[in-house]
Amino acid sequence: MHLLEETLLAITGVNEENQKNQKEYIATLLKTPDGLGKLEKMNIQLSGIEKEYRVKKKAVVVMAADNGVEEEGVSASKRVITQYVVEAMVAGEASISSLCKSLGSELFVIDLGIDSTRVFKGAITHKIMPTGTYNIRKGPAMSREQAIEAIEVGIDIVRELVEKDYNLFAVGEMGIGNTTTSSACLKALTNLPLVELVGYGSGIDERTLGLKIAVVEDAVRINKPDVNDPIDIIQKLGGLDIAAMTGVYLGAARYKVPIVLDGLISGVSALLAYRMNAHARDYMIPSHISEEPGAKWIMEALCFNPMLHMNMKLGEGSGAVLVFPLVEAASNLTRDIRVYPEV
Ligand SMILES: Cc1cc2ncn([C@H]3O[C@H](COP(=O)(O)O)[C@@H](O)[C@H]3O)c2cc1C
Ligand SMILES: O=C(O)c1cccnc1
Repeated sequence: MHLLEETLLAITGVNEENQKNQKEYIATLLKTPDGLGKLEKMNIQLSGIEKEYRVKKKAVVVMAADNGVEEEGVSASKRVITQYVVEAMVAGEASISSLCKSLGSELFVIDLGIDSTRVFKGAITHKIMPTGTYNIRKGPAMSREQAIEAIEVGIDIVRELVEKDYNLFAVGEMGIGNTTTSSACLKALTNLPLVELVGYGSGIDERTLGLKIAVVEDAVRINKPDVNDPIDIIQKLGGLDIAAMTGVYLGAARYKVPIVLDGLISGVSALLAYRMNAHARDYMIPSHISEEPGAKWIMEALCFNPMLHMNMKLGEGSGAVLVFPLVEAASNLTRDIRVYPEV
């Protein structure tokens, strides 16, 4: 059996009995009812994932790959920027590296198809397409086999890291053009009007936004994805990064560890994972709301209420990692707070 198939069968929901007991216990603590709001909800969620959950090691997993659709001029940046940023990430000099350093997280960067023959020292190489995906305006991004292979890379990295005691994950990406691929996937997933889903990405102007909308429209029309088959959506409209991040969410659910969502692209992968197995959502924690318009609809579709409003629009996992201290605080609540005395 394929690793993906096996994983989808192995995913189960969280322990509802533990959650019920935890909820009752929180109600006995010396504080106002629901006084700690979302922290209490998170504490209950974590207790369903693992009875005495405590953060051990934290990992941000960044999936990096180039996107064929970049040749349509949909990004403010050239495709070579993918390699420059990945190089900075592994050197500890990218935005996500700085945030990981501040927040005590390890960063793992995976090259699934950066358009370069270079080996990025410090990154994990899992090249599925050596120059990145094909242009989705002209046909499918990749084959179904390649989509599955990329998803399985994501599942596998979680397995490897869980074996090394990592038990809090965030997932991010790097790949010029990936706000176009993720908007196309989101169109297939939601069928909302494109003006609600396509945004300025890494900083395009108004005229390019019009082109980007037309490209997404063409990509969906030409590829005709089966909207009920997330793998078909990924294969035709996605990127290798989107596929691999979907696998990370599935892996987190399979190995029962919490995983924090980031912005638009990471959110699209979360929605794809949820559509493959609804229990995957039980292990997800929202973080911030990206400025990309599609992010709002992802949160709606997943019934998530993000915690942070930071005006961020970067990706890389930069919004997700900011929530790690909140997860740690939430996990410790019932260990530390005194119960209400009899009065
Ligand atoms: C220097 C730089 C660093 C980045 N870090 C993340 N992204 C983000 O921007 C890209 C998506 O935007 P678009 O679809 O418009 O190309 C992705 O690589 C995403 O990770 C960056 C983009 C740039 C330019
Ligand atoms: O929300 C995101 O993930 C995002 C937004 C802009 C550029 N890159 C990523």
